[in-house]
Amino acid sequence: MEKDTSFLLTGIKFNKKRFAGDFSRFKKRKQRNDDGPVDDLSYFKREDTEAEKVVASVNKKRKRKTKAERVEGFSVFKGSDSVPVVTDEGSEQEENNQKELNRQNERDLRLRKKYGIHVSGNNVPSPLQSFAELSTRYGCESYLLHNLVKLGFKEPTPIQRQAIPVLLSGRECFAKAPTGSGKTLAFVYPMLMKLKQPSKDGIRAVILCHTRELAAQTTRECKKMAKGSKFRIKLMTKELLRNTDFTKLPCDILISTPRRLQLCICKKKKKIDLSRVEYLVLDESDKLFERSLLEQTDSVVKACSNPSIIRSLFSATLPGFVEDVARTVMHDAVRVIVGDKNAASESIKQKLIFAGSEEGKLLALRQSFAESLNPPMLIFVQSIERAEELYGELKFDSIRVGVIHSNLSQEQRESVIDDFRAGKTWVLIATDVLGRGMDFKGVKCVINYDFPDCAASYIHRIGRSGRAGRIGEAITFYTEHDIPYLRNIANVMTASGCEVPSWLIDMPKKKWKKHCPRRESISTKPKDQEE
Ligand SMILES: Nc1ncnc2c1ncn2[C@@H]1O[C@H](COP(=O)(O)OP(=O)(O)OP(=O)(O)O)[C@@H](O)[C@H]1O
Repeated sequence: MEKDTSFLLTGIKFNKKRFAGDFSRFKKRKQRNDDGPVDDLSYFKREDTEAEKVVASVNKKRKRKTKAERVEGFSVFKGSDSVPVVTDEGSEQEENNQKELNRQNERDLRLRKKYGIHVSGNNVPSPLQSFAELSTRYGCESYLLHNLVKLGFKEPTPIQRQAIPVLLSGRECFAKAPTGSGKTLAFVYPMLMKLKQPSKDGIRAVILCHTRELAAQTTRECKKMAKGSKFRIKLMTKELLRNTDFTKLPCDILISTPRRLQLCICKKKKKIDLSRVEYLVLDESDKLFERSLLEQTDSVVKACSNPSIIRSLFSATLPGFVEDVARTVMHDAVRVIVGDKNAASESIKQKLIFAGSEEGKLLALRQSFAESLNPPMLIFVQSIERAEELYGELKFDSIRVGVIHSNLSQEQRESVIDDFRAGKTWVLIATDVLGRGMDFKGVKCVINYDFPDCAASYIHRIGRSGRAGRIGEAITFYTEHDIPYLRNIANVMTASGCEVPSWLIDMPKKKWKKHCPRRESISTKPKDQEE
């Protein structure tokens, strides 16, 4: 790490040149639209109107006007949905355009309200009514629409409706949307659309993920979405890190953890050049900004020094400190929030179970398996040691159990994940290493064997079930140790639309800072037989 102060914490001066490119990009876009829509559009609901074309042209003017007026600095909270008045007295055309613009704004508001989308920022682009608009409004390549069809996606999710147009219009974005609501596509699609085609100019896009597992999953998803193109999409693996001359790496899109990318940046020879990166995504951004990853994330953000870069932050939780960091780093960003800020996904049924003691938890778990085992299932514990202990207890029960934590080798971790995805493992015991971002499609139930250490961790853990609108179930065991923090979970439950008993709501609030109490070891052996 270089000696100068943290980039993320001090902010950056931006080169105004970045705006000069906008007009020419608009021109190119228009030409692409003239090529006509792609064959796939009939698959999507098409709701474009002539009026929207007028609006697009007004927006174009409006955009030019406001860009010229804009001052340097982060202005996410300024002027929310306000529309600058375009006055040109005597011009009937302008007046009609203004009326159409107002109608469009009303349509945008209605659409946002319908999908629970809240935005702040200057001149926020209209949300998508359908995927068809990717072609009609933005001239999306037909292979990308074919890929949506192949993936079976018919309608954009709320976050996709709003974040995609924001990013396509060249704006930086920080977004919060529930777990399992398609944030990956919301940042990958505009990235593929903006990069247009492969180039030999070096790395043009970087996606940072907090774990190797998530980086591997995002690489796979990205490749699926880019199928049919020649983009070179690379995952930063241990081998790549060790054996690559990064000055010669053929790569358009690089996906990595901050740690590995920082090592490439700090290499003495053949180090990586990120100065041409046009597009940087910080997925699970609040995690990336936590103390343990901040320095590494910081060096990556700093190394991506292209003044025209578009950065975006995505997560299912957006604490105040992330907004503060975003304020220092991003320029004229749009903030997109889907749903309630402190809520979990509404498709998850959440339950709290008082287990009394550690022994009580194991009994309750076995009892619930005996009543109904509904695999695949994830069980979260608070430490590596406890993950191994619980695995030791359950491995002889006939429930095909696996365990994953950060003390396993990369190969072991990959094999555990593969077995779980393939259905060879029914119940996977995990530490928080799997708590965020992982998309195991069929997970029906998550058990918090150990109470989570903070509200964000609760929201992400239980969000491994109930993905893409499916129904999920989350059971959280608590003991005497955890009672002071129950109220915090109750708040999340209420915000997510779950029924919560009134005694829970009446409990006093307690500031929840990394609640990780010492717990008795997980064992059914009598105490005198323990080693
Ligand atoms: N438009 C869509 N229609 C249907 N399914 C979709 C759509 N977009 C994404 N999905 C699916 O939804 C699931 C969840 O997507 P994704 O992993 O991107 O969620 P996420 O919001 O990033 O969740 P998390 O916060 O847990 O990381 C994936 O299986 C993905 O394939």
